[in-house]
Amino acid sequence: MTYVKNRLRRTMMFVPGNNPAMIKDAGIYGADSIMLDLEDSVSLTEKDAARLLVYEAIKTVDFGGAEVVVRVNGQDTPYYDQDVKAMVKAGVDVIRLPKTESAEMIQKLVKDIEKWEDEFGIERGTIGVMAAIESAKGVLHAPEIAESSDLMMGLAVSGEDYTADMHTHRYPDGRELEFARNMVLQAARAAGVYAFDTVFSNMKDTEGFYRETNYIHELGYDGKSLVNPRQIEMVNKVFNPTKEEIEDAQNVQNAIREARAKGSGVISMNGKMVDKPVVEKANRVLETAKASHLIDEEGNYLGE
Ligand SMILES: CC(=O)SCCNC(=O)CCNC(=O)[C@H](O)C(C)(C)COP(=O)(O)OP(=O)(O)OC[C@H]1O[C@@H](n2cnc3c(N)ncnc32)[C@H](O)[C@@H]1OP(=O)(O)O
Ligand SMILES: O=C([O-])CC(=O)C(=O)O
Ligand SMILES: [Mg+2]
Repeated sequence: MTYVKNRLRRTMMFVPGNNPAMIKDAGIYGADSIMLDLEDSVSLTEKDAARLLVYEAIKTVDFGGAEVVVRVNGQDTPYYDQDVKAMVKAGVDVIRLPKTESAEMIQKLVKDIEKWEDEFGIERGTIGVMAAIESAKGVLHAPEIAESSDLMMGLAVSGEDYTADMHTHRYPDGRELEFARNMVLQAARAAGVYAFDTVFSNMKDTEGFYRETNYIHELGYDGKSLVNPRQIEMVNKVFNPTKEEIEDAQNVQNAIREARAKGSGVISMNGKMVDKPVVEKANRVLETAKASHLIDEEGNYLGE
């Protein structure tokens, strides 16, 4: 396995690192990224066993082509060093650092990864890193964190710990996360890295989950951290372009091609102006459609 900078990352599903049954089947649900967790879903008494289990799983389990991410324990814990060492040796794709509050924390992680890569004779640069932003300090430092390393894959907002730090709770309308969501997204976009929204933990509230997913998609997020395989389909539904959106994007590309042939950078399509930013957005829709296998290389629709 090797870290790939650009790929589809709509769904990043947490899997508790101490649960062999969930780990074994995690690849069958079609998540873009599987995030094996050594941190908060694992009790203190199971930290060492979980690390060993996740190490073996990375080496032996078929995750069905999903990217494999491991959330290690934080740098202020006695587990962090052993976690990073074991995950480098196992050949994980990406390490997610929880409770990231500064660029230096990511730079330390990268140095630690390099130290173990050298020790195990692994080529440098084959493991990506990502930062979970879970506190006021982390949010305020998000721009430097996003720029802290060439190996930075993305930033994730972590709403549960963040709302605890902010002396609030999570509420259905999400106002308490507004600043963090916008700040993290701006920081990620400015640095050219991915942005992931936080988990939604009320499995019974499917309407609330849809509303939140739709909202963060409209903001411009790339994907969402998930806690349950039942959430994958909904996120894909929201993030995948519809047949109409795909056709519209193809029409935009055709219209601008025609305009450019006539020496113009702007044209009207069904009463709407088509110019460079509209074309950029259309291109992105078609890239996503291709990556999600909704169209083939020639642009033919493959969906149902
Ligand atoms: C704030 C934070 O840090 S959040 C991140 C840490 N938390 C986690 O990692 C929690 C991950 N999620 C879970 O443990 C579970 O989904 C729970 C506890 C939330 C809900 O559990 P359940 O009610 O049993 O889930 P559900 O009934 O939907 O499970 C259906 C199937 O999916 C499996 N499954 C559920 N969640 C996961 C998961 N995250 N990864 C892999 N498989 C899963 C179950 O094992 C079950 O499989 P089976 O049908 O073969 O028995
Ligand atoms: O990253 C997430 O969304 C889960 C998490 O740790 C948090 O919310 O504190
Ligand atoms: Mg957390």
